[in-house]
Amino acid sequence: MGSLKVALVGGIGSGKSTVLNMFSEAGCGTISLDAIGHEVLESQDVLQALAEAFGPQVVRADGSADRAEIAKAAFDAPEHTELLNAITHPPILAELDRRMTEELLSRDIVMVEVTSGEISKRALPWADALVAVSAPEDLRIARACSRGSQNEQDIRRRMAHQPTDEERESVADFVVYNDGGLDEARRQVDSVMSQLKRRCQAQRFA
Ligand SMILES: CC(C)(COP(=O)(O)OP(=O)(O)OC[C@H]1O[C@@H](n2cnc3c(N)ncnc32)[C@H](O)[C@@H]1O)[C@@H](O)C(=O)NCCC(=O)NCCS
Ligand SMILES: Nc1ncnc2c1ncn2[C@@H]1O[C@H](COP(=O)(O)OP(=O)(O)OP(=O)(O)O)[C@@H](O)[C@H]1O
Repeated sequence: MGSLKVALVGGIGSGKSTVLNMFSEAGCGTISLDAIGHEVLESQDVLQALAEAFGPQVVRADGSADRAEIAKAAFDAPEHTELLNAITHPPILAELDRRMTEELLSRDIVMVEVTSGEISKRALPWADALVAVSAPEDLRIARACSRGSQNEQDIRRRMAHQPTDEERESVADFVVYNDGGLDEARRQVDSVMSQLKRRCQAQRFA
C-alpha cells in the first residue's frame, strides 16, 4: 500500500480542527503543525537564537518563551518574519517529518492541520496533497467570535493576512465546503477519504 501526507488548510474559523477530527474518525493519522510550532519554542537552542535575533525580552524570567513579545518583534517587518522562520522552521519540519513517519507506520494517510496560512508548494514541500476547508466570511467570523477569546476586529485583522478561500481552492486537490451542518461536512470528508484511499491504492500498483 502507498502512503499520503496531506496538508489541511483553511482560514480562521473555517472549521479546520472540526474537519481534522472527522478525518481522524475516518481513519487518518492526524498532526497539528501549530502544536509542533509551540513545542519547538520550549527548546533552549531555539530560545537562545530568538533572544540573539530579537532581544532578551522574548524570553521570560522563568526561561519560557514570551510568545506575545516574539510576535511583536517578528511581525513588524517582513525581514524579521523571515528571521523568525529561519530559526523556527528547520526544527518544526524535522519534528513534523519524525511524527509523519511514526504515524505512517500504522496508517496509510496522515493529515496535517496547517494554521499559519501558508499554502504554496514551497511552504509545504512535504505535502503530497492539499485539502482546503472553505466557509463564507460572515460564518467564519461568527464561529471564531463564538469562542470568546477574540473580537470581530482582531479576527478581521488576522484574516487580512491570510489567503482567501478562492486562493486556497485554486491550489487545493480537494475542498470541504463547511457551510452547512456537521453531517454535511462529514459526508464530504468521507468522500475525500475514499478518493485519498484510491490514490494510495494507485501508488501501490504504480
Ligand atoms: C510568533 C509566535 C511565537 C506567536 O505565537 P502565538 O501563540 O501568539 O500565536 P499563534 O502561534 O497562534 O499564531 C498567531 C497567528 O500568527 C500568524 N503566524 C504565526 N507564525 C507565522 C509565520 N511564521 N509567518 C506568518 N504568520 C505567522 C498566523 O496567522 C497565526 O494564526 C508563533 O506563532 C511562532 O513561533 N511562529 C513561528 C513558527 C511558525 O511558523 N508557526 C506556524 C505553524 S508551523
Ligand atoms: N459545520 C459546522 N456546524 C456547526 N458548527 C461548526 C461547524 N464547523 C465548525 N463549527 C464550530 O465553529 C467553531 C470554529 O471551528 P474550528 O475550531 O474547527 O475552526 P478552525 O478553522 O480550526 O479555527 P481557527 O483557525 O480559528 O483555530 C467551533 O466552535 C466549531 O465547533
